[in-house]
Amino acid sequence: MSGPVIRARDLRMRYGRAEVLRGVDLEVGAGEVVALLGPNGAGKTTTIEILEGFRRRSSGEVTVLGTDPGRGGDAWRARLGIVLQNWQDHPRWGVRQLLTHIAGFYDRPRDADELLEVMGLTAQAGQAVGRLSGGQRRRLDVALGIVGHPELLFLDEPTSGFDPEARREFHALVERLARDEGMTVLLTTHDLAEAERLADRIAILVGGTVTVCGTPSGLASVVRAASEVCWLEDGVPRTERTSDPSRLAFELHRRFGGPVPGLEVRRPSLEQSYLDLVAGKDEPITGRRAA
Ligand SMILES: Nc1ncnc2c1ncn2[C@@H]1O[C@H](COP(=O)(O)OP(=O)(O)OP(=O)(O)O)[C@@H](O)[C@H]1O
Repeated sequence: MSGPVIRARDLRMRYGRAEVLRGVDLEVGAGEVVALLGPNGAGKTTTIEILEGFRRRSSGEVTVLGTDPGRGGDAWRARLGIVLQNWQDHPRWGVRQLLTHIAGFYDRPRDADELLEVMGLTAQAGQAVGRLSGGQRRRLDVALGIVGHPELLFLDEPTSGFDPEARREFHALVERLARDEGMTVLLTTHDLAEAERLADRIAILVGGTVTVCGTPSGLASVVRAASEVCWLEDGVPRTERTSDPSRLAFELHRRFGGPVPGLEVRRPSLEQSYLDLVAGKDEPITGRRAA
């Protein structure tokens, strides 16, 4: 298809008197992996549910695979893969039984056993869904989301409850789906490292709008918080926060007439920068775009 796979313009959502989304703009191109980040309650799930057609928006223009999600029919829905948070249905079904059953709704499903193998669930194939561990349950959720060969995959906090190995395998799987199958992926996560690893672009939702959107490296330069420059002055530790640490270091060097005692520059991690960005923000910031 031509044009973006997801396009939202001035998307707004109100629950009663609370306006959760205050004009979200978002575009996701074919084959892109985009991570939606934001603090608890920012509206990530709400946004994803609107895009999936599960929730009616208050206003704004939205198209997903060229269709308004509010009007998407079965054929449109079959092109989406959806991994929700906390899917708790079918506890008595067997793992393979449930996957095969759901696969039956699609025209060209993946092979259930191959998928169980990929998701590391072969040993649990005959087990009841309700007896899986949290991480195994989550892996089954992902398997259910991709069994129908979707063009567009929505992943709402897909790796919560995964152990480090399952997380690594899942990351490799998403990379494979995007690279080899050209699948478009929109995921929400609280894990900045996960977003950096998987996403072509990261969108940060805070104050009801997408405050910053860009490549992980572009984002790092836009969001990067102030560095700390530390040194000793007459034996007393001094610290100054600055966005231009080399300039301050140069000035100190000139002032001291040579090497600065105890000079140290501490650059914040991307995670610290992100936390600084979202801390206490309930009003949208505008005009910030990363490359
Ligand atoms: N059905 C609903 N009725 C009323 N308020 C709701 C409803 N669903 C969500 N909210 C509120 O909307 C806000 C956004 O919720 P949402 O679940 O979209 O945020 P989120 O970014 O996904 O959060 P989290 O990171 O905690 O999953 C929250 O304040 C939440 O309480």
